[in-house]
Parts: sequence; structure tokens; C-alpha cells
Amino acid sequence: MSNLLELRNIGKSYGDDVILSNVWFALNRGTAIAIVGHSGGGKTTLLSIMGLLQKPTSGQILIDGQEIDSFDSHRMAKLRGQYLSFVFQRARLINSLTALENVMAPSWFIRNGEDVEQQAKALLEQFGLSHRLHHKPQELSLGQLRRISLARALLLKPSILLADEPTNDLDPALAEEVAQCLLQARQSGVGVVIVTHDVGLAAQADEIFRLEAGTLQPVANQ
Ligand SMILES: Nc1ncnc2c1ncn2[C@@H]1O[C@H](COP(=O)(O)OP(=O)(O)OP(=O)(O)O)[C@@H](O)[C@H]1O
Repeated sequence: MSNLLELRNIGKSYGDDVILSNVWFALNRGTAIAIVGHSGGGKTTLLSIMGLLQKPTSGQILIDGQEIDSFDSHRMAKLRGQYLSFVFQRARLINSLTALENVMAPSWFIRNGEDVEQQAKALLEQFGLSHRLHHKPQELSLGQLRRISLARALLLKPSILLADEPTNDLDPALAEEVAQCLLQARQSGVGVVIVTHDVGLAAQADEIFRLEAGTLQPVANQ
């Protein structure tokens, strides 16, 4: 079986500024990989390349064995919708919608005919938010917003979940709650990539890599 996501010798430069070079990476089903590294080292850039939001300067990206070099923007968008989901640092929820509506919104159109509402409720319950279904974003805590954004991403049933600093700005107890929700996704075969400064979260991943001088180096997980 092919890897869910594979990067082969990826390079990325902005003008003369080399951000990534010789990056090799493979993500399998049901595993979580953490990427750590100093601020400004290129972690978000790497995540956006994995998420097909940005093109590398050189190298190849394979999604489920499909090399995407020759894909036009339409095919790329289709592939992104089919395989990928994102959790950003800022939850980016719609203020006029409730928690439940926010979780359902992107899936409503894509997962036509399925019982999206029941599944959204089940996810929110799993994440300890069944008492907040009808609250608006401004009535919710940062940790709750982060979990709602995670539920929204998972309702799309991605094969690959990309999370950028999912526990940033959360106190340790909330960070742990979000980490548990995120890592649970492995049980249904999702491959998870987490960019983080949170040592506790990284330690719970199956593998850890450090992005240093533009390349990924494996880190021994204690
Ligand atoms: N569109 C862009 N044009 C030019 N330079 C950019 C662009 N996007 C990012 N950079 C530069 O690339 C480098 C890596 O940025 P990136 O956001 O990927 O780092 P990071 O490791 O995620 O940092 P942090 O941990 O602080 O979020 C930085 O020096 C940044 O200024």
C-alpha cells in the first residue's frame, strides 16, 4: 500500500531565501507525526506544501501514490478536498453560526445526503462539547473553539489531517484535551501531521522530526 503522503527531495525558496532543502517525508495511515523546530524555520511553509496550498520550488509530492506535479489547479483542488483537512492556530469559525452549524458547514455540501448533523453532534459529544452545541463562537473559550475547529476538520472525513500549532495559547489542561481529540483520529486510520512547539504534544506522536537548516531530521522519542 502506498503512503498517504510522500515528499521527495522538496525545496522551497522565497527569492534568494532558501527555506527548505532536501526534505524527504512519508506519512502512513493511522499514524501521527510531529514536526518541531525554531520559530521562522519553515514549519508552516512545509505544512502548506503538504496541504497543496503552496507549490514547492523543487521536488515531488505524492498523495496516496499519485504524483501531483502535472495536476492543474482544478485537479489539485479536487485532491485537496478528497484527502486533506486542516486545523489552523486561529479557529476561523463563522461568528453568526452556532458551534454545531460551524462544524457542519463545510461538510453540508460535500457529504450530500449523509446524516451530517447526527455525526457532527456525535463528534462534539466525543470532544466534551455536547452542552455547547448552540453557542456562538464569541461565547466559547479558546480550547472549545480549537476543539470545534478540529470536529469541523474531522467531519470532512479526511485521510490526512494537518494541524498547525493546535495547542498554542492553551493552558496545559486544555492543551491536553485538544491533543487527545487530535490523536484519537488515528484510530479511524487518519494520518496526522502536527506542527508544534508543545513538547508534551510532540511526545505523544508516533514519530518526531526537527526542521533544522531547511531539512527534516528524526528526533528520538523518549
Ligand atoms: N510568502 C512569503 N514570502 C517571503 N518569505 C516568506 C513567506 N512566507 C514565509 N516566509 C519566510 O519563510 C520563513 C519560514 O516561515 P514559516 O512561517 O514557515 O516558519 P515557522 O517555522 O512556521 O515559524 P513559526 O514557528 O514562528 O510559526 C520565515 O523567515 C518567513 O519570513
